[in-house]
Amino acid sequence: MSGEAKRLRIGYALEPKKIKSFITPSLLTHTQNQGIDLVQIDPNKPLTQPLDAIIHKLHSPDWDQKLLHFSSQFPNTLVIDSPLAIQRLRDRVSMLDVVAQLNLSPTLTTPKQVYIENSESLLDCLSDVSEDFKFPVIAKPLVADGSAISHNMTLVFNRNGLKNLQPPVVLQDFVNHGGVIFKVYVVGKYVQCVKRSSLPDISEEEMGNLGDAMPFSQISNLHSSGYKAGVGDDVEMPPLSFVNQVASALGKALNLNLFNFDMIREASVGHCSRYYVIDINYFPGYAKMPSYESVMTDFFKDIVNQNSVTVTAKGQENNNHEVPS
Ligand SMILES: O=P(O)(O)O[C@@H]1[C@@H](OP(=O)(O)O)[C@H](OP(=O)(O)O)[C@H](O)[C@H](OP(=O)(O)O)[C@H]1OP(=O)(O)O
Ligand SMILES: Nc1ncnc2c1ncn2[C@@H]1O[C@H](COP(=O)(O)OP(=O)(O)O)[C@@H](O)[C@H]1O
Ligand SMILES: [Mg+2]
Ligand SMILES: [Mg+2]
Repeated sequence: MSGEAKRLRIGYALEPKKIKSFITPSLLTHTQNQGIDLVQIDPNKPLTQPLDAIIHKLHSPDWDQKLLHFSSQFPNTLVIDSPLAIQRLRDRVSMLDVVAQLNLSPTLTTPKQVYIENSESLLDCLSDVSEDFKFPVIAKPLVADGSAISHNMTLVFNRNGLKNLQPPVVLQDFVNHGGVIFKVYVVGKYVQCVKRSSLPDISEEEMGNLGDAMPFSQISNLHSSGYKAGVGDDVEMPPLSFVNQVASALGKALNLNLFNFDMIREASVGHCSRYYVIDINYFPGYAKMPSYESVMTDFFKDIVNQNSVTVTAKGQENNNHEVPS
């Protein structure tokens, strides 16, 4: 045998739109130069090829089943990440439940939210709105399954505005946060926080002039850079140590390597900052993250190398080879 290192084969199973945005020529150049071949997986064909690892984001139960079956047949292939762990992020209730387990309250919490399962619970909620709700609230579809409608939000300013909602939805307290969100990208142990434009603050006086409800969608993606020039330039980033602490704790609690989370900082709560996690996304748009090519390439090398010494954990459901420390 020559001393040449074996090339790594990483399979990817992604939607066509995601392949276009993520598997870019620059990512391919980086990976190839580092001895990694990215191999496209056709989710409609049986998985038979030997691979070192698989990365994936496909929203179908069929795919999850196929992957679980494949794992049992090929226990030496790492599956990044476990379908069961990803499942938790497809529901906007279970997605945020995990934040309470981190025990970082009161510095880190989630906005109060109520789940409206069907039109009956919507009616109940309309008749009992006095104490539980402080408007404005944001109505979010329960499911976060990658469909366009899963991003259709409604800002609700009064009781009338609840009437046209289409359950199942969650009603979440709107938190004034200075019009800027912090998006924290996690790739295994790597963490990067960026600022994005968000909804502006809403004052009590303004609320009266805004009508009953206002629909919106993917506000932080409205500008090509994801960040409206000028807005929030003077906004201080959260402390790096805090961002790393939250990212690491979330990665462990969720048992996931590839995700991002949206965090906002409440405007005016005295001297102490209070942060809210409002959204967690599996395998987000990493190509928007500066230097994503080298971050991903390093991640692929790390998982496989680390894996080569933790043979017993290979291919097991719920394993996590790159738990942020
Ligand atoms: O398409 P992109 O690059 O905007 O990425 C989307 C993410 O944007 P972000 O990286 O957070 O700015 C986006 O994040 P948000 O939910 O908008 O915060 C989602 O992760 C979206 O996936 P899905 O539609 O929920 O399955 C992501 O969409 P997919 O690329 O997975 O289709
Ligand atoms: N509780 C909240 N308070 C204030 N703004 C919010 C809140 N929840 C969401 N937003 C705003 O709405 C946007 C979309 O909500 P999010 O839960 O992130 O849905 P999506 O999955 O479509 O990104 C956020 O990026 C943020 O600008
Ligand atoms: Mg979001
Ligand atoms: Mg989301």
